[in-house]
Amino acid sequence: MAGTPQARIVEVLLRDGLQTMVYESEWHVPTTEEKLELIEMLADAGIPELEVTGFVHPKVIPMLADASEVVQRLPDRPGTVFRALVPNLRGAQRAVAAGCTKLSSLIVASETYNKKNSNMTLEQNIEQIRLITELAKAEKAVVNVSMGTCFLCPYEGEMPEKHILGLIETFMDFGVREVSIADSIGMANPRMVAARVKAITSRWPELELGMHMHDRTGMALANIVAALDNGATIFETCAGGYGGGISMPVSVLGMGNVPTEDVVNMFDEMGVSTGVDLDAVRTAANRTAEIIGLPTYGRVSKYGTYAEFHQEALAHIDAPARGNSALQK
Ligand SMILES: CC(C)(COP(=O)([O-])OP(=O)([O-])OC[C@H]1O[C@@H](n2cnc3c(N)ncnc32)[C@H](O)[C@@H]1OP(=O)([O-])[O-])[C@@H](O)C(=O)NCCC(=O)NCCSC(=O)C[C@@](C)(O)CC(=O)[O-]
Repeated sequence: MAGTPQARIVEVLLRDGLQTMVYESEWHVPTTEEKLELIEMLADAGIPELEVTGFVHPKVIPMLADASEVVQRLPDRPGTVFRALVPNLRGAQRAVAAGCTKLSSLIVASETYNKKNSNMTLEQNIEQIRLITELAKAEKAVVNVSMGTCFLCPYEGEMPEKHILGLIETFMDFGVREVSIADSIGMANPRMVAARVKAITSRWPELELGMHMHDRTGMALANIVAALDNGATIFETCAGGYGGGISMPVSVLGMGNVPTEDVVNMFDEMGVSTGVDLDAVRTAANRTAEIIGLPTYGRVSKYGTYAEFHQEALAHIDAPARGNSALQK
């Protein structure tokens, strides 16, 4: 696709998409070879940035225990950024030792949720992010912050804007210039998202703001448009729409991340350039489904694009609609 991408897609299948398998034992966890195959397919689809793993405690998320090997064996794609989630300094040290050059540091804005997620208070987690940024400066790595529950927390209710802005200010003081805010439970609404994004982008125009939307109540695409219209530029998505948090199973959490293919299709239809090849992403999502043994959630995988549906409809143009044929009897 020509032109400078207006929306940057960050693919999180290989980290967020796999982590909920801690609960879903009937899924097949991709082997390292299979992960590398998917990474290659997604990079070749033109996705500019992929979160390929997480340097978390291997006992907490065993699906990511091969993090170092995945990073060491990444395909040679000079135009693609490969990053890894790092929940603490230990994780960042492991990531850098494996050769990772972009570290996605983790925090959840809700004190209660953060403790469940990473066994740290917010204060302890903020200190870990400060240490990660220091390490990154020394190692010439880039750091972004991925922040959960920036809208609604299942335990603490609506997260106050002041609290979210205060956290972002702290990260800016550490030198971070990219922050992704998550609707971890997929229940925020477009007006809420628009107001929060505007509050952030109007205060820090220099910040690259990312959105990490889940889709429990089907509002993720609307939330993404609300965010785009208010200055967000990065959209974290998951081929096939898998994933979710580790603090509760998918059966409780509902649908996982917003599917990459649905977001790319929506942006294509809206004339927003992403540089991503939709067909190639659909192929990668289908291959993921085949590997893990669970159909994709992507609507565009099921129903096709408008152009495809239009062709199909033309083939039926002369067939009487059911209601009319009943009238003719
Ligand atoms: C954060 C920890 C590590 C704390 O785990 P902990 O047990 O509290 O860690 P600790 O600092 O007390 O250390 C205990 C032992 O673990 C080791 N250790 C310590 N850290 C590491 C590490 N990184 N890798 C490997 N080993 C580690 C450490 O070295 C020590 O070993 P020992 O000295 O006893 O032999 C753990 O709770 C953890 O791994 N949590 C996973 C967090 C996570 O990834 N959650 C899911 C992703 S969050 C998410 O999805 C949100 C997001 C971003 O997608 C947006 C959204 O939708 O909300």
